[in-house]
Amino acid sequence: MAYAQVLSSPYAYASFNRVMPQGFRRSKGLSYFSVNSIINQDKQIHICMEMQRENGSGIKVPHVLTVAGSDSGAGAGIQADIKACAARGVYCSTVVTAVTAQNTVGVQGVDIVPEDFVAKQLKSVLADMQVDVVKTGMLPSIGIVKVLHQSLKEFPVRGLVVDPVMVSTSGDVLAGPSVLTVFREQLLPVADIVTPNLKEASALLGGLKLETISDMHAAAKLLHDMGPRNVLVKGGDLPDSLDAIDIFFDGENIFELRSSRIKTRNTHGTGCSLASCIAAELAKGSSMLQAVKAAKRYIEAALGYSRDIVIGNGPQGPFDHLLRLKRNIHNSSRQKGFDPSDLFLYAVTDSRMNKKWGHSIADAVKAAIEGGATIVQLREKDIETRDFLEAAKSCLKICRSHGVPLLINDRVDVALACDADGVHVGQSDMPAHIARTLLGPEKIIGVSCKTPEQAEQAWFDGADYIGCGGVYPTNTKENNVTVGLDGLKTVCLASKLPVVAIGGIGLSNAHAVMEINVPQLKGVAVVSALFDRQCVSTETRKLHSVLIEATSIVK
Ligand SMILES: Cc1ncc(COP(=O)(O)OP(=O)(O)O)c(N)n1
Ligand SMILES: Cc1nc(C(=O)O)sc1CCOP(=O)(O)O
Ligand SMILES: [Mg+2]
Repeated sequence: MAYAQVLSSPYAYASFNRVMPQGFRRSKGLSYFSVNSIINQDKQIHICMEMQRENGSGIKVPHVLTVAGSDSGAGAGIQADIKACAARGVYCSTVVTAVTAQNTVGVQGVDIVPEDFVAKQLKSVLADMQVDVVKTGMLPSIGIVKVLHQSLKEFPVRGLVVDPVMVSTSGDVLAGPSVLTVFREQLLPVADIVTPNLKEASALLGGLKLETISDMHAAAKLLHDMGPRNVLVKGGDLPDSLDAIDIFFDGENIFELRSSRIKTRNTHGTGCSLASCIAAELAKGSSMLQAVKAAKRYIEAALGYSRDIVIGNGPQGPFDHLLRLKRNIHNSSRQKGFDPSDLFLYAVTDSRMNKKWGHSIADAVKAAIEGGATIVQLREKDIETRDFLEAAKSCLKICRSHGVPLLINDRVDVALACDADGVHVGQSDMPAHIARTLLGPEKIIGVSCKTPEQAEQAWFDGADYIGCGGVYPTNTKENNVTVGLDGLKTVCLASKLPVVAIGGIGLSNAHAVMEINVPQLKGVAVVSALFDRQCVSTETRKLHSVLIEATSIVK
């Protein structure tokens, strides 16, 4: 069997990959394959094809192929692309165009992969692996751009995202001006989107000055004239801008897309990751505008999450694509502070109800704890800040003496001022990732969520738990949307965080709530069934018994 046939057959890829480290720079055709190994591969291929036929069609997963350079520091390039795709739930294969020796200080060396070997890698992947979208990064030679163009003609894909990488974050040149012409002539006309930063857009436009938002509008239109279906001009380097403003042009409409500018040194690889995320969203079936917006939100969340991590000594650190590095550190150090089983009987106060029954906040909290409340939230909507702070301090003393965490509803300032154990925020309150930054890693943060998407965002943002409701209609919160037991179960099953159910829950239905029996659901949060009562401790005790029975916990 000819070499080309071996490579274009399913499953040859795995065997081929094994010889990659040696063959990478020097491989010439068959030199690394013995005749025997080819015959064995041939047999293997046929066995695998038979197995595939017998097993039916299987599950097709969204697939991005990145054609880019390797970054030894793993902040940018191929490594960033793989991580960004993994974070977005998409498979990522790789064609390496160059190997760079690189860290947080800069680029110490570049070794360009010969174009015939880039062509081989392209064929290996494209001929076999059902790629949906190709994303390009560092294309360091004219030959490599031409080879890519030819491969895409031979093996068409659904989408092409072109990130015209020319200069690294540290200012090192990764693709010289000679590549620009072939870029303009061959790649841009077949691109679904091109994503230059200001310097790259300027270079593609022959050195045009880009200093203002209106310059960016003009650049997006001029670049669109070169053939790509969509253009995203990234304004991250725009001076004097509080937001990160990117200009998106689809040939008809122009959009100014804003996200907050995150102050951090850890921005190395944002361009590669943004383009990979766009490619990943396209591979999953998003429209272009949706994909671009999702990618911007993802980068904003990842930069916010990674703003204070320290990797390397240089000025440009990598960020944490998978939002896990800091979380693990926090989780291990915060375990003392937050135990998900604290959500079991979650008492949420209400100033109106306390007034109605003549209870002070502190008395009501004390009674709830005596009745078995395992965590308390002060939800005091109509109270002066100063009074709220005083009440919080008194309640904190009571809670601390019983080992019960005290959270503050909405008011991160009050939580900080009294050193409460944390906050609970809703979808229109302070974003959880900002609350996390303000409160630090040790405090508890809860977020109200009604959908799996909100639950995922809460996890991204570094929350500790989710409050999901309204499970039933409630008079305590105006115009509250009811999600029912089904909605609660859906959020619980999607959530990586522990969940407490809220809304209209009391003695009559707490059992049914706990009966949905999903591991994420840790308890119920209750306002009126505890506090709109004469004897708060008795009502809490009764609810505690119901919950114990429902979860069959033996005291
Ligand atoms: C445990 C718990 N879950 C949900 C909420 C509701 O928070 P939010 O949506 O911010 O509404 P308000 O409570 O602020 O009216 C909560 N407080 N606690
Ligand atoms: C504060 C609150 N949040 C809700 C949500 O759905 O997020 S429902 C709710 C009110 C819960 O009060 P009660 O126990 O009296 O029904
Ligand atoms: Mg709120």
